[in-house]
Amino acid sequence: MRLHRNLCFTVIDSLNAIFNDEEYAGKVVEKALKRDKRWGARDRKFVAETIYDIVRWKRLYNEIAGTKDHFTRDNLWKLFAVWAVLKGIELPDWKYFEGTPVRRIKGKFDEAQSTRAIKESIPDWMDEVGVKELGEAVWSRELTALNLKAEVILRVNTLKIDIATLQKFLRKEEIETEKVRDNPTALRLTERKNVFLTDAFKRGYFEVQDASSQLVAPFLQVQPGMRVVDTCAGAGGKTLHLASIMQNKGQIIAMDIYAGKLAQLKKRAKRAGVHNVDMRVIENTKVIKKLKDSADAVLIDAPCSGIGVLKRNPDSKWKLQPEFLDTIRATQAEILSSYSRMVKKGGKLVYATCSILPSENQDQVTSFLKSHPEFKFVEDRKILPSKSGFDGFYMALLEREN
Ligand SMILES: C[S@@+](CC[C@H](N)C(=O)[O-])C[C@H]1O[C@@H](n2cnc3c(N)ncnc32)[C@H](O)[C@@H]1O
Repeated sequence: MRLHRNLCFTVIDSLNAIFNDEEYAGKVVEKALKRDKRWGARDRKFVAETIYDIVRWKRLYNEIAGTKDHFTRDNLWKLFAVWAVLKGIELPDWKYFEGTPVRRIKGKFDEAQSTRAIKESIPDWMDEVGVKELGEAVWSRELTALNLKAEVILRVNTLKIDIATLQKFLRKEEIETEKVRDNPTALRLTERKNVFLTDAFKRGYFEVQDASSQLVAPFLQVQPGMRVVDTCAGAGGKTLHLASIMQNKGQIIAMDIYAGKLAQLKKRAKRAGVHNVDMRVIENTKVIKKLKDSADAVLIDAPCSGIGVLKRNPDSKWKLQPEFLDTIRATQAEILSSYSRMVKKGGKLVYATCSILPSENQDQVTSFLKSHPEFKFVEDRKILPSKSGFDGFYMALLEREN
């Protein structure tokens, strides 16, 4: 592979924005890809993948390059050089690469393999939490899986099209997909492409949603005609899925504490042809009290550490702080206790997170059940990235008995 100057400069500028200006990698990549209209698919792929690779392997490359967490532009070029050498890419004779110690880089990479937190490129505190909660063997396996590149998965919008017809439609737009085992709504892209530019997307035929995330809405066992509350709806990935399972019949009340996220949901719902969703911003507890004992089904897709989706958001390894874990666990417990009041007798409740830590998952459910005897545990699913090949998720189904 030959390195092109303008592409490499874009990578360095983007890393500067992520590491020094605390910008979100996803947003930075989106901006970077708009930088030059003449770039072809290969150039865009290089820019996006290289940025994500260096973000993912920041700690490992930082140790190898000896840059000591100082991300000056010179040091960013050093990280880039480590990336290129480890990929077996020949460095051009640009001033930034002068004196790059190619053999030492390879030697240091071998040395790094003996310390898990460096080898898998995560902060020490996160490694300690993972070992404490999951044990060495499981945590090591999951970390390796979480460092793989995330695939692009689509969810067919069955309100508008069936999966086989969507595949044919996308093929005409030069997007090849394949079905995902045990997941009737999911399609995997065989090659990464910008699916948001397709006609199929504009027509609302699909949403981009990981295969594990697609298991949550069906887990709530909703039926057309029900009253369903999606309490932490965000931009509505799962709300839209619930609507399509309910065939647009009944009522979904989508809530979140951020009006901006619900505004995105509104746009997405329009494109998806979803018209049974009411949106409510949670400004105080009144919204919840009004719906007491009234819902056939409640989904709590709780805010969490996101440790199950590091593959998709590698920069959150560096943004997450140990104190946040304590705060978020308290929020989860509070949300469970407060929002469960909306479930009516005989109604269902799903508590879900995109974390693989028991303290955010089964431990929360166990402690909730202790103080809420009116609910019974039905079943739960712990989806581990190493086993599923997709994001890490947890979901528990509870039922209100009296
Ligand atoms: C995991 S995300 C939801 C993702 C969304 N359900 C989807 O499928 O696209 C968690 C959401 O909870 C929201 N949130 C955080 N604290 C909350 C609270 N106390 N009550 C309700 N929502 C909250 C966040 O704004 C965020 O949108």
